[in-house]
Amino acid sequence: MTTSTNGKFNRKPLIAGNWKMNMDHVQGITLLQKLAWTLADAEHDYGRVEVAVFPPFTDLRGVQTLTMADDLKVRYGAQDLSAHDSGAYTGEISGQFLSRLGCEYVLVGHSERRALHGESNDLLATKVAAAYRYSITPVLCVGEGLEIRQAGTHVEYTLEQLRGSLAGITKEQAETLVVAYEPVWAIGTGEVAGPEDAQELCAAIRNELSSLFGIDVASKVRVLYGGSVKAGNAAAILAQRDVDGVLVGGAALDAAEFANIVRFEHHLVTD
Ligand SMILES: O=C[C@H](O)COP(=O)(O)O
Repeated sequence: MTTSTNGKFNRKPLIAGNWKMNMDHVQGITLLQKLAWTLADAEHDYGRVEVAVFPPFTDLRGVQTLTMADDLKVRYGAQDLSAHDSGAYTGEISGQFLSRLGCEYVLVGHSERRALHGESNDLLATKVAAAYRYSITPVLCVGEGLEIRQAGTHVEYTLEQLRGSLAGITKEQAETLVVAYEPVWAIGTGEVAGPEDAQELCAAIRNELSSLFGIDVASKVRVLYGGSVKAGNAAAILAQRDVDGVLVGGAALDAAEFANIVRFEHHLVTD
């Protein structure tokens, strides 16, 4: 039997904001403070809906200091990590450093890393393993480009990314995983996948995890949708049975807009 956390979901929704290469360390603190104040004013219940932000590396120390000083309930993570623990890897950031900075999550395999930095599924599997070595929860990103979508092979393509990027992880690790389905054609374009498209892929990912690792499909594994999510479309996407949260880019840079996404339950049409 699963525990219902909010009446509509068996898994606690996660609303995650990826700031990408925006917000220097001063701007980042201001944005986080605004977000925390907005959610406090709205009496947001973090026990029902989890909130996490993914600032640039250079913001993380400030985010940690603010979070500890003000006892914020917003979680945070990094946008990438090295597959290595330490050594001659100029420019890379170890999971150990992220753990010391209080990161609970790390994005792995965002499409911008895959496309702009040539990150392969094989490399990403080593990054997932690195995250687990330091008890950081990976948020593994998968999703197809426009050509694959138009060819109609998006489900198989996305599941192949999933299998390749998770090679070698254990069932216990898989049970704590977060996966973000982000169709590349919907990222930063204003083109949002329809709620049914999001549901189709999130369900396929959950079923694949179930057969790969023998995990109960209704387990704690959370599958998010990402791609042009805004306050105006979030509720319909999050109402889908297998969508456990959203990974937000552009709209996460505006505290009021992001807070409205976090408060999506207030826009849900009740059954
Ligand atoms: O990580 C976030 C995704 O890339 C979505 O970005 P977007 O909301 O700006 O489309």
